[in-house]
Amino acid sequence: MGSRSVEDMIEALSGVHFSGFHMQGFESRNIEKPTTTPGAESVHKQPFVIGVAGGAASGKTTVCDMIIQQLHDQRVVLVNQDSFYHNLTEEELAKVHEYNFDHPDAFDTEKLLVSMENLRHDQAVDIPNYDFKSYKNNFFAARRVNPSDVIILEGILIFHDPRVRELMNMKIFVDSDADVRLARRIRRDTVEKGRDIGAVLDQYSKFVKPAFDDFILPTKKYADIIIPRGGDNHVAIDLIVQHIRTKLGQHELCKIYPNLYVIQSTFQIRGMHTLIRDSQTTKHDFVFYADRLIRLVVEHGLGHLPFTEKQVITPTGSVYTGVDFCKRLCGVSVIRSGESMENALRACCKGIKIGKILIHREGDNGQQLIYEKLPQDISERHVLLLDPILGTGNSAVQAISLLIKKGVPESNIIFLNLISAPQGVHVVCKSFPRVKIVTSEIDIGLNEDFRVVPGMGEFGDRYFGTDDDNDNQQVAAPTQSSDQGS
Ligand SMILES: Nc1ncnc2c1ncn2[C@@H]1O[C@H](COP(=O)(O)OP(=O)(O)O)[C@@H](O)[C@H]1O
Ligand SMILES: Nc1ccn([C@@H]2O[C@H](COP(=O)(O)O)[C@@H](O)[C@H]2O)c(=O)n1
Ligand SMILES: [Mg+2]
Repeated sequence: MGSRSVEDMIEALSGVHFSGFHMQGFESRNIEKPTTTPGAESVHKQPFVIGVAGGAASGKTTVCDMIIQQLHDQRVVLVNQDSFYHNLTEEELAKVHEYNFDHPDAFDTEKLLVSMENLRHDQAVDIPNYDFKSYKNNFFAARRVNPSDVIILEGILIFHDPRVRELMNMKIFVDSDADVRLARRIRRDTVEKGRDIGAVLDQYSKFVKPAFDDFILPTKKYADIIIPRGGDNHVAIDLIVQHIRTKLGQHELCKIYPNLYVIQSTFQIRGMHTLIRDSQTTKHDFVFYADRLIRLVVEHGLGHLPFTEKQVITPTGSVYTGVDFCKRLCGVSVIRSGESMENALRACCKGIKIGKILIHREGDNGQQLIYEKLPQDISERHVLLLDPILGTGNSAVQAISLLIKKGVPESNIIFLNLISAPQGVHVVCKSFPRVKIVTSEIDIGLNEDFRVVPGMGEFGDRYFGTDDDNDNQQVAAPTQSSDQGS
């Protein structure tokens, strides 16, 4: 390590201020928002935001309560859109039966956005308590909501404003029949709110039903998940909770970039990484374990390709409904280390075409495209871009830009690598938000030579046996591969 600290170098590279950064354990909650570099985004830990919309009395609150209950080992907070109802003027209060509580203008969305922004930046907020009986939002009896791992935003029109939708990592629409909603509403408004049934029905036909048709139902299309039967649908709620748990267990960067996929770590995967990162590992073992890891990443990447349903007849004469692989695909390896991934791709995709790109590094940041040989019809194919290490992201940007220039849609590119540095992830994900990155581990950062740390050294040299120390390593190395029996 030279005279500059790793923190300094990473700051200089990414414009992000890394405060309390420790080599031993990369804790992204220690990383602060940049104060000097405009436009630079922080690696601040972002909460997982779930939006829950649906008609009034569809079961939104019930579903949220069930999710919160099941996520008992996570810090979860519920923010209700009701808390952002505008307070009524004296005049509106006097004619409250003519007030439309189901119109988007009934809510102070600006205030909701400010509260969400604060929560997302680790600041506690006071959320007013809405009283349905007095029609008042009581700021004095506000509820203190602390920053959490999961924020659930619930309300009839929570998908209406695109700025609010943007905040959400997952959108759920609770879909209950209109008659069920009306029946529940009558019971709730008469029993809990002490309202007169005639007034409830009037409000329903005058405001609630038209607003559902005009403003709420049209937002159903934004939902990632639609839950029929609300809280009765235990299967849907279990699946949602499972998904949230998986997301929370992932690397922090996955919460920021939905196009980043880190394959789930197991002891096998950690073990293989331990071997290929060990400077004493022989070339033979390095290749063996790198190949195993590459195969996993390739298989995972293929899982992101589109597929079509296909039915076949089994030898028992039965119908099996399966899927057909996407056939319009090709690989593109970044010479030289990307070529190490070609065999795994060929082993998974029989006869796949593989193009090549050579990018020459000039100094620290300059990259120059030297050579390209790509399939003629590449623009009609899904492309698996192969490069085992994502460091600064400069050559990845060059390679992806070339593919896009050749007519490949951004969303048709899957970038496969073994190890990524956060800096490279930021650069690629920000420049190409529709390119998917599939990686097996995310490292701490880059050193003064812009090499990934802890990393594994020059991948190409170690894989192809062109590193200087190779002969010595052959002698000194342990023999883990035979211990594994594989
Ligand atoms: N699956 C269900 N079965 C019976 N009653 C339900 C069910 N889900 C919700 N309710 C009741 O219906 C009313 C509305 O449910 P709630 O979850 O508050 O809906 P929302 O938040 O969408 O208005 C509540 O009184 C609740 O107790
Ligand atoms: N003072 C108020 C405010 C709102 N409403 C109704 O509440 C419904 C939204 O709440 P949910 O829990 O059902 O999502 C909405 O339909 C409003 O009409 C009200 O009756 N009185
Ligand atoms: Mg509710």
